[in-house]
Amino acid sequence: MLPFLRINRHFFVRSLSSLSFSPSEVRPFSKFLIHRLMPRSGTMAARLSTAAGSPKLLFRQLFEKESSTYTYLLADVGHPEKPALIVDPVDRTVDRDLSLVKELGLKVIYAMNTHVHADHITGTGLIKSRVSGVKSVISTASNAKADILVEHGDKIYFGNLFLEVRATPGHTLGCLTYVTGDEPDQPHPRMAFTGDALLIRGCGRTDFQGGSSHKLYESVHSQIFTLPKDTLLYPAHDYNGFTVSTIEEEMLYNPRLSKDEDTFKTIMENLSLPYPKMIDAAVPANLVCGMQDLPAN
Ligand SMILES: N[C@@H](CCC(=O)N[C@@H](CSS)C(=O)NCC(=O)O)C(=O)O
Repeated sequence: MLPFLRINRHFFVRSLSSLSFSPSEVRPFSKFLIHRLMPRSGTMAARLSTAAGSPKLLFRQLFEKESSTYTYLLADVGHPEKPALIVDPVDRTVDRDLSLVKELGLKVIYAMNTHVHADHITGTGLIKSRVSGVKSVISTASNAKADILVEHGDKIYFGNLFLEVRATPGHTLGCLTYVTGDEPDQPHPRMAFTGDALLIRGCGRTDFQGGSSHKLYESVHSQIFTLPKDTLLYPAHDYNGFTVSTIEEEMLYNPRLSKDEDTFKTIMENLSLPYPKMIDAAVPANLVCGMQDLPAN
């Protein structure tokens, strides 16, 4: 059975492995205090060490060509343990991704998904089976099983860097956008990992898995287009060879989301896309974060 942990709301997950403390000692916004990973029972479950020093982002965009999926590797290489996370890994490219992780001397702590994908099987389960201690992360709203279920407003720390969780439903009910932190020691410009909510000059379809063009329009306009205009946009897919965009570019040139909501809805109703070839295998597998054929670790 998977250990269900969740990242505690409103606290920074930044733990000191060498210190002990009680929950009442947790001081949010302290440079050296915690982040608590709490199981549903409410007792302390996991602590990750932190270190003084400046965070330094290592960032890699990795492509899986059969599903045109982007996987993102982020690490704090300013931290002695080089803690890393992987966003939207694909099962077919886990070997490649883990070779890179090994070469770079990174320690993967989280394998995260922006949502329950319908077109490929997540690599999360394989990563967990090959690297001890890795925790799977997905949204509570996805109704999927994972080690850590996150919600809007949570912060996910890796070393002294963090990702902010923004709920961006519409492509699926549980879609998230992960955004790099808004603090002076965090990367500038900010980076938004939008999953399938916002694609470069496009967006995720809204015709299955609880999709709603109304919700997607709201999500993008309230949670993504409100980010600083120079924020770099990294989607989960690109079918046209693009790799990155910015919020400003998409606000101006996105042929769907730069329009008013009624026009957007009409566009989405007329996409006429065939269902993804792998949908029947991918959705059930991704609802358990790729752990369907694997022992939980
Ligand atoms: N042909 C592909 C699936 C293509 C597809 O439907 N992509 C999705 C994201 S993955 S569920 C999508 O939202 N596309 C939006 C668009 O405008 O293309 C396959 O068979 O896997």
